[in-house]
Amino acid sequence: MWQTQRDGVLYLRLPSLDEVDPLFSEKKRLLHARNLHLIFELLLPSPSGALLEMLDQIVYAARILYLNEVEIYFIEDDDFGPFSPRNELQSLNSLLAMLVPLLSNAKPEELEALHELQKETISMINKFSDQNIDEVIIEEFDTTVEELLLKWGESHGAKSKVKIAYFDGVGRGAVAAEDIEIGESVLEIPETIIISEDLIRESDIFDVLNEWDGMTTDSMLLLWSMRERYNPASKFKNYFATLPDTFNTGLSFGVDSLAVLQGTLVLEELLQAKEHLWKQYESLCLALCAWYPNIFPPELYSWDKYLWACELWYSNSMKVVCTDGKLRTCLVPIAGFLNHSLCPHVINYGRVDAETKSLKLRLARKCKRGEQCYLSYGSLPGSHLVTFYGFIPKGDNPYDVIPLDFEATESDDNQCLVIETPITNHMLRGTWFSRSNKPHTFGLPPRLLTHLRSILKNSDMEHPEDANKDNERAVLETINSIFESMKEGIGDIDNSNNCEDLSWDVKLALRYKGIQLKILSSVLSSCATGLKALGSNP
Ligand SMILES: C[S@@+](CC[C@H](N)C(=O)[O-])C[C@H]1O[C@@H](n2cnc3c(N)ncnc32)[C@H](O)[C@@H]1O
Repeated sequence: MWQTQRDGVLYLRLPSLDEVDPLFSEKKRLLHARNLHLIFELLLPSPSGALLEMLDQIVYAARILYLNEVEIYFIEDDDFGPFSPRNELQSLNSLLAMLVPLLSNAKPEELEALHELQKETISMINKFSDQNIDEVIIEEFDTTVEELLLKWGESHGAKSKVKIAYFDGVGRGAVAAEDIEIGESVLEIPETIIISEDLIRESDIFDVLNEWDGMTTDSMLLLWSMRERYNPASKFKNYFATLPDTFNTGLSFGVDSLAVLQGTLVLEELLQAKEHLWKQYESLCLALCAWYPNIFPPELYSWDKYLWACELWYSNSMKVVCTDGKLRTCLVPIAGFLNHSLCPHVINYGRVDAETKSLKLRLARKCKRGEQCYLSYGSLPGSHLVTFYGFIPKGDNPYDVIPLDFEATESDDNQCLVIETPITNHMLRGTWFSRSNKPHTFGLPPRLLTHLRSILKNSDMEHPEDANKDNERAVLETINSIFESMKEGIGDIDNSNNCEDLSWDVKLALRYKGIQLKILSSVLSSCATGLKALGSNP
């Protein structure tokens, strides 16, 4: 909050670090190590240079405040950001959000500085957006059912600034029908047309489901939507009419695509998810159809239809805090047309506005007329997006990490110079993300290096210089050997087939595999550079 405590001085206070945030102590340490504070002062009037210097410090601190688990793991001592599009947009928008109420209560001598800060922050967001304008190809596509849904939404009070179009390789998406500025809502969806567990309570299947041993809300939602999809009298028939017959997520991968994924992380995730769903299908659908065939007609509860419902909820649902304060998994008609991007327009959308009782999707960066408007589905790795959504986003995904779990050792306790909580879950990602100029990191995460240095320590007291070098070499050789065997396990990409002839799932599997190989190769080449600098070959 801004406040003028002394005449002629403007104070800014960023939100305090949240003690319940699991990253609280790491963020506190990072702020301290970078000599960053959450309270800022500016003498009024001040030259523009001083104001911009202060703004830089505020942005550096905000970036730390809004880091997530993956971003914080990869942070390098000499890097002040931006750390990711998500982090940047959230940090800059949080500054804007703080300025808005202060501008309306500002004293005359504060106005100029506040306006300049607002203008500069918007300009930083715009510059950032301009680097992320998506070139799109819109194909000819009949949008009759989508338009019917928009009209139905409007008749229930929904407000929309988008049209639905078809994009090459992405499917349908929402295109801005007018220029939409930062902070404006692109969509406002009334709570009354959001699909959530409340609807099931009103439905005729509720009593049976409620009595069923081990029934969960998620399962109720699946079973309800399988029936509602074919209910001609459904309030949501316009919504169901817009849904595809098949979703094409990783859960529908055939044997050829699974073969392509041999040795990759996603294969395990996919097989586990599929097995879990099959068990659920047996214990839910088959059993309910046998006990209550009139309420759960077997033809509506086949395995294919169950998988369709799972894919619908995995790929289209949103977590929303409703006006009663409860967090629910929901299907949000119309908002379900928004695709995901690593640099989205809408980042925070999870709370129904108490006053208007509608879910407002506000822009964190502007969207020009004719541009596709994107949402963030979350900071998700490619394996999750392939399995549950069936796509890989354009661009380098900073959350595409390869986890490396080490057993905790006693020496982990000695790591508190670097981090306060010992970490045993390490990870690696493409080393091209690194901007560190520090020697001896070679784009590899400092936390992983510190951990390995500590467990591979060799204390040669007579020749400490050699011990350090040996330690460094052992670290790089260890990473190198782990990644060599991962790369061998995945194998090469067979380029003998014409890509155009391949099925959607094989194409997607090949893209995923290509990205994994690129990440593994970047790590191996960092190790090779490091070992060469130490005078040895991998
Ligand atoms: C909530 S829906 C978005 C609308 C969807 N495109 C449609 O036609 O109904 C989520 C699905 O859209 C697709 N999708 C979303 N973002 C995408 C992206 N960046 N690239 C490719 N496909 C994407 C995936 O098929 C995903 O499962």
